[in-house]
Amino acid sequence: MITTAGFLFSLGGALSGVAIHHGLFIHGEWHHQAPNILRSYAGIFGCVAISQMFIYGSNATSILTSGLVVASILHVFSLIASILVYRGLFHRLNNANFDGPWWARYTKIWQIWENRHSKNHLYLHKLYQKYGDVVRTGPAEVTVFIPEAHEAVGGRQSECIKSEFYDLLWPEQALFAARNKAVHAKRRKDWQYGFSPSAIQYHEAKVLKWIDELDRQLEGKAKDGSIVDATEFLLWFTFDIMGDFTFSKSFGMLESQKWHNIIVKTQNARTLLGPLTATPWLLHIGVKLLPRILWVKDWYESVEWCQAQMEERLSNGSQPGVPDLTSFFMENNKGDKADPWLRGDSLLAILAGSEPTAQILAAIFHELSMHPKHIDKIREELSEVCITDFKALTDLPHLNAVIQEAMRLHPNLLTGGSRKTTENGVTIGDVYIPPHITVITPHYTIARREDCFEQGTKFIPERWTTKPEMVRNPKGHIPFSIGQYNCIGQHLAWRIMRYTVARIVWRYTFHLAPGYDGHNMEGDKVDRFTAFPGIVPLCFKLRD
Ligand code: HEM
Repeated sequence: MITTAGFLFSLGGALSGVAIHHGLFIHGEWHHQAPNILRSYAGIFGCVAISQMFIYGSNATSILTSGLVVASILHVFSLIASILVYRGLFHRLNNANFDGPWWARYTKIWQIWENRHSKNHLYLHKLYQKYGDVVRTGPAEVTVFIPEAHEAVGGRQSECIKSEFYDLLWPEQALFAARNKAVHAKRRKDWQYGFSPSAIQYHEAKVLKWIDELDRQLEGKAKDGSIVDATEFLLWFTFDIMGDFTFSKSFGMLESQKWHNIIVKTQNARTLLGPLTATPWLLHIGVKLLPRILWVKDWYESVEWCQAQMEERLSNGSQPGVPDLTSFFMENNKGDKADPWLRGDSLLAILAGSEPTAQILAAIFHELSMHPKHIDKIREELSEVCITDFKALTDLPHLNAVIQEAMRLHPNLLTGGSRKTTENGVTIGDVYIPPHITVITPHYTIARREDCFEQGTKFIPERWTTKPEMVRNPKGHIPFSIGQYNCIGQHLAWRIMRYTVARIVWRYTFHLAPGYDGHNMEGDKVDRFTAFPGIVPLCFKLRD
């Protein structure tokens, strides 16, 4: 028999769930508050449980049927029910009638399961094959495979902002994580000093020094005939460059032929991004509530390490022989160690510059080993020039076409780079996407579309030189992204890639190691916001 008080408690609990959904959670963004919300609920429910145990002792039935406990349970149920009903029947995206898996309109939690092996690019590709150009992939998310979507959501004219995912460092600040366009533009100006043409000249000297080191190590391997995992070698190489470029302190991995402890930790930490990129709120819960466990611990240690390096670099203040990125930041903020941007930006400089460049270089050597005729063509071009003459390398059609084609077929952002519409929504071709919707534009699938690139799944560098008709819609290929948030390091990246490919192709012959058929690089590739390739085991031999 329910008492009046019991009835009122139950009603209050149920109504409060609906009220908090419609009065609060439905408005604005809550993903970075997810840990606080969870903590608050746990705190309140803990207090309710303790108070009832105090009143009813060990009588479990009385505790569970007490007014406050029932009200709390009903609150949670009605909150969840209200969310599901709203999403199922009234969400602004429902009117657009985009096709997609049935669960997508209710939750993105199931995508974590689909992405448990960090293959979001393959999963979204399957959805494209099943549903077509526009797929609803979340309650407030669509995935658009139309090439023009890149420009519509990311171009200079676009009103769209970066999606919630970019708050992953919150409350830390970093250029990459600045979602407010004005704030981003201001910080980007500070970075721009470090990438001016004169600054790039300084960085180039360092790049050439590290290419010498790469060459020296490869020569050793070539002489003793050992197998080189190009992916690993190139990651060591680019992380060493980026340490030197950022703090004038390399990680020493190429020389020691060993992973630096902190780089292993950054790699571990990014394992979380594979399954959780699609659910930023869960990412925040994981990072904030489990700060000292497993990969999350590695994440904090990586951030702290970078911060310590930056502080050390700012403390000794002296200008290194060749200016590094910190020198350029110091010129702007007068070496203020308390500058909140430095912490996030130091990590960003190292990660953003190293992995993408290594990933593309690994893809290039994978493709060259699978298609050796391109090695011959590049060598033919190189026979006419000096391999350290950047201007000359820039003019070599086939060398540049090979790099361009590797970036197309093996993009660094496979599915990452999502944007969010503002109050005006966005129109892509004849598709209108309503306000405040996350838009994913998977580079992996778009760059392979047949209507963008003939034989789009094949490695054909000639499409960038002698067979331009094989490029049907160049809008499908934006390796460095476009608009305000595009890659600030792209000129540096081109230098690193041209010099490295030229040097190795000129000095060595190489082929896939016996026992490997070349499937590892693509087959074991994971999508952790950026692509992380599988191994590329190669045998090198010095050329005569
Ligand atoms: C082949 C190598 C590279 C590729 C393919 C690449 C690609 C990209 C892409 C696609 C973005 C946009 C990311 C987004 O929208 O979420 C980006 C941003 C960025 N990249 Fe690169 N990148 C490369 C090399 C580099 C290098 C060498 C640096 C030097 C430090 C660098 C620094 C950055 C930074 C700082 C950003 C954030 C820019 C901003 O938010 O304003 N990248 N990169």
